[in-house]
Amino acid sequence: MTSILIRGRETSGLPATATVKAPPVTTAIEFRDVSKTFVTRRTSFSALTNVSLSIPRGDIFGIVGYSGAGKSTLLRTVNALERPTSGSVFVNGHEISALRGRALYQARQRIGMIFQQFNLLQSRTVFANIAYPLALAGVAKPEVVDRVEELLEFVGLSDKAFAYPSRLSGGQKQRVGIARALANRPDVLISDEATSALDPDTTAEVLELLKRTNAEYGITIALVTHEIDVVRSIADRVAVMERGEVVEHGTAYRVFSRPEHPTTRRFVSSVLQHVPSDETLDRIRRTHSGRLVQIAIDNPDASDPYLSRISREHGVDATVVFGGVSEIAAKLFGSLIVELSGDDRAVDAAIRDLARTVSVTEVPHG
Ligand SMILES: Nc1ncnc2c1ncn2[C@@H]1O[C@H](COP(=O)(O)OP(=O)(O)OP(=O)(O)O)[C@@H](O)[C@H]1O
Repeated sequence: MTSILIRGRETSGLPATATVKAPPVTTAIEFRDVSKTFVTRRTSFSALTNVSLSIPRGDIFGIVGYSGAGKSTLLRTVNALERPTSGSVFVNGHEISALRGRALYQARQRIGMIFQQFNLLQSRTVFANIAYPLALAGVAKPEVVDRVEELLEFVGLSDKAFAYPSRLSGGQKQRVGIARALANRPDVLISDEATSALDPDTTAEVLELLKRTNAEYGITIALVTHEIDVVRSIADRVAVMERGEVVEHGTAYRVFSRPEHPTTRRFVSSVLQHVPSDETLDRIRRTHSGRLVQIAIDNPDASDPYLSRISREHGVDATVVFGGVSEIAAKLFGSLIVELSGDDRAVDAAIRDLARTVSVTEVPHG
């Protein structure tokens, strides 16, 4: 691991010259023991408590949680719109939370941001909105024109270059927001509820554009959302926040298919109906007299036709009586409830056989 030397570090109380270990080059964003307390005249409120998290380069990383969990506060530390009360935030190896002045300005140019309310300049055309950050960075006019045209084509708005934001749909406004965020060729894009004001079809289009941004430009995307469906459809990895803390994180597939923390389980079960409710389970028990087993579909690559095989080899009838399959990060997962009917010992043998291929649990009749 390399070290970087930071001079004039003002925020942590360390001496003016300190040696801080930089994250590995494979890490785009690292939150290191980040806490944030908002102090008002009467009270102080702890919005983040000791958050440590690494976001790999090239990832699409989702930060989810209920309202007030601290998601936006955490995201806003990435471009130093918010500064940690303690701890550090590294972006591309630079400790952004310690930068000031010109160094901060330059670091921010490598970080694009998109917002729920788009934040476009209403009195300027689409072209001028996208050109704005380039002009601020002092890019020469002919180069600005080329870059804006390239971005308009990338986001599919070449025909709207001279329209004003008020004439655009929500999805088109967010496309302009994305083009503007990409203008200075950032390495990192942060997105704060960028699809929350959009309908489901438009949300899907914008998410598709974000996927393309990640795939074609290799940009790391960190996105905050309370819509678990958004994360489910595009995130490689996910962190779940509650009351200022990260309570669980991992690959999107693992977190959604095998959630460990109660908050994650609550979140997941509200969206993915692959596990029957207690009422449904009661109904299944009443209407099916055979033995019931629950089979987890958590190995999307499994190709063994296990139901027809155990049925044939053990002489039992296997009937699917409930099932739900979802897609996470382009992989399937879910669960089935299967009724096994036949001789009791044959059913026992069939269950033992099934357990060699899939994760299986018997559902007692009550
Ligand atoms: N500038 C501020 N001053 C005081 N409190 C703040 C400030 N910004 C955020 N908070 C508080 O910090 C907590 C976390 O807010 P944050 O916006 O990060 O949560 P969130 O998970 O993004 O939720 P939401 O989706 O509702 O925005 C909230 O209780 C909020 O009221």
